Amino acid sequence: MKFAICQELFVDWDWEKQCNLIAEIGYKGIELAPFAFADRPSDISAEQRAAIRKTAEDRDLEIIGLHWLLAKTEGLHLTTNNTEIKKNTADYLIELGNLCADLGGDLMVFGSPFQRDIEEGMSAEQAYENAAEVFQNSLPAIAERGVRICMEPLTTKETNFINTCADAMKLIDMVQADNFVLHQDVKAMLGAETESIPELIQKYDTKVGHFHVNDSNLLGPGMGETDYHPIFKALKESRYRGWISVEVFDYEPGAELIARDSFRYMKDVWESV
Ligand SMILES: O=C(O)C(=O)CO
Repeated sequence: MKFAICQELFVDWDWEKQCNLIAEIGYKGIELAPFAFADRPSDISAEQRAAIRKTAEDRDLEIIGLHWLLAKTEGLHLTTNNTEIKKNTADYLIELGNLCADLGGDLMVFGSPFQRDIEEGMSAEQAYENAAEVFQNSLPAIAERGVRICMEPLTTKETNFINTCADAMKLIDMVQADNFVLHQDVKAMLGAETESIPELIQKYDTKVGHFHVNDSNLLGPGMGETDYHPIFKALKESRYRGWISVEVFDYEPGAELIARDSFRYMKDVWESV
């Protein structure tokens, strides 16, 4: 199995130092949060993109893609009725698709809870239609760069739009684009689903494009109460062939400890199931 890690927990480490440690631990992939590099993707020049990619590849690391796509942006929104904002959001996703491809990645996780919340008074149906429009206007250009968007269900604590895999599949079926697939995240599945995680892995195994591991305490796999044995067993038995990527939200124990402990736990569990 290919293990990756989302790099934003390394907050003020320079890129080379991040890549050195991540490679040394044994990860093969890195997932980037664009805000960790620049305010806007267009601020990252072609030379900078090539240098970021080379630093990773020189250490045998693949930049697998981007997440936190709209985090820390202003004036962008997925489910709004506002025509201009919808257009700007679609254009921004295309810019991110170009960044992702230039870095060698082929996936982008659409989580961005704040920028997808349904506005007061809007029906869920309208929100789905607005979101479908944004994706329909961005996914073809993103596909031309060989990148797909993975739609991430999130807990009701984080957002009121798309809380379950079934919700995400509803949008995916509306959009009808080959490069729009499901994302599964352990913390999110612990929060809003009625079925168990192994059941959800099995049920959606042909739809899933990417998989995040973490725990409801916001730390890495093995650092909370969740037993990953049934989760990894289900992934092993499923048709999932993508990355397993560590994504944490509490950086308190320190980036290095989180990265090391998560990797060690994942490797042990993966080998034992
Ligand atoms: O990508 C996002 O926006 C998240 O929620 C973290 O995956």
